[in-house]
Amino acid sequence: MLNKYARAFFTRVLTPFAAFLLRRGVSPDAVTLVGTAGVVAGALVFFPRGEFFWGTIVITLFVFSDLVDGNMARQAGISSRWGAFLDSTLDRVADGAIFGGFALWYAGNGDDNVLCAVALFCLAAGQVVSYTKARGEAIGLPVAVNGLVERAERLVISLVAAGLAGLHGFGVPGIQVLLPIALWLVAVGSLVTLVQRVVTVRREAIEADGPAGQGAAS
Ligand SMILES: CCCCCCCC/C=C\CCCCCCCC(=O)OC[C@H](COP(=O)(O)OP(=O)(O)OC[C@H]1O[C@@H](n2ccc(N)nc2=O)[C@H](O)[C@@H]1O)OC(=O)CCCCCCC/C=C\CCCCCCCC
Ligand SMILES: O=P([O-])([O-])O[C@@H]1[C@@H](O)[C@H](O)[C@@H](O)[C@H](O)[C@@H]1O
Ligand SMILES: [Mg+2]
Ligand SMILES: [Mg+2]
Repeated sequence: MLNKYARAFFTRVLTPFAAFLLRRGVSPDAVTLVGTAGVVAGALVFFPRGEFFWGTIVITLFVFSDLVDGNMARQAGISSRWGAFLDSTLDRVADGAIFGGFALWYAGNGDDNVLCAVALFCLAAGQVVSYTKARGEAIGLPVAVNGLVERAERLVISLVAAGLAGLHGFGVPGIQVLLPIALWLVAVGSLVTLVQRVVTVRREAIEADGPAGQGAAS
């Protein structure tokens, strides 16, 4: 949904900054790499210690690099298969660090086995959701449904909640409950999205293979 409705807005807002970086000789790949490093550092330095406010601030500063790198590549006319591969692969690394950071907190001082499991489920489900699309496209299918909760939704829901939950450390009472709510939402949403994509790929595969393919499969 965000990919569909918010991308145009962020493209407009970030285009001048992307152009500035290009003029300074910065490459899209460098933005992809530095952005990922910043997200990973923010997530793994702050989240396992329960410092959700500062962790979210650092991650937010770097996570928009994922919109800037592609914008730069398109402006410069140098979009490439390598760039697409690097971008998607490092997205998986960043997502692993964010949800891994939450899991480490709940496995440690956050002391909640259920929420640790939910965070791990978000991590694994997010990776599998992305894989369904990558694998479906790799076998030549359109995978025409993105589903309910794409990466942008997973990040916005969990990071807004983490940032607000972090305000508990500044004396705001009760607000830390937002993070567990967000993790449950992302977990359920990712599961729904996974089912949506699997059903879509199955339908598209059967249509593409025809009766012969169905026979071969059985
Ligand atoms: C009170 C608190 C209120 C807070 C409100 C906050 C509201 C939320 C704020 C922001 C929402 C942002 C949503 C943005 C969604 C945009 C949708 C979108 O586009 O998603 C996908 C993208 C990028 O995808 P991708 O990488 O595939 O696209 P690219 O454009 O990069 O193109 C890829 C192609 O480019 C080529 N290429 C790329 C790289 C390269 N090196 N070479 C290349 O050639 C190649 O062809 C590729 O194929 O974006 C994302 O997924 C990122 C989502 C960002 C999510 C932001 C989360 C921040 C959220 C909240 C922070 C709030 C902090 C609150 C703190 C509160 C404290 C009190
Ligand atoms: O598939 P998903 O994780 O919901 O969403 C994402 C896509 O929208 C994006 O275009 C791609 O660059 C990411 O790596 C990721 O795959
Ligand atoms: Mg990107
Ligand atoms: Mg990306």
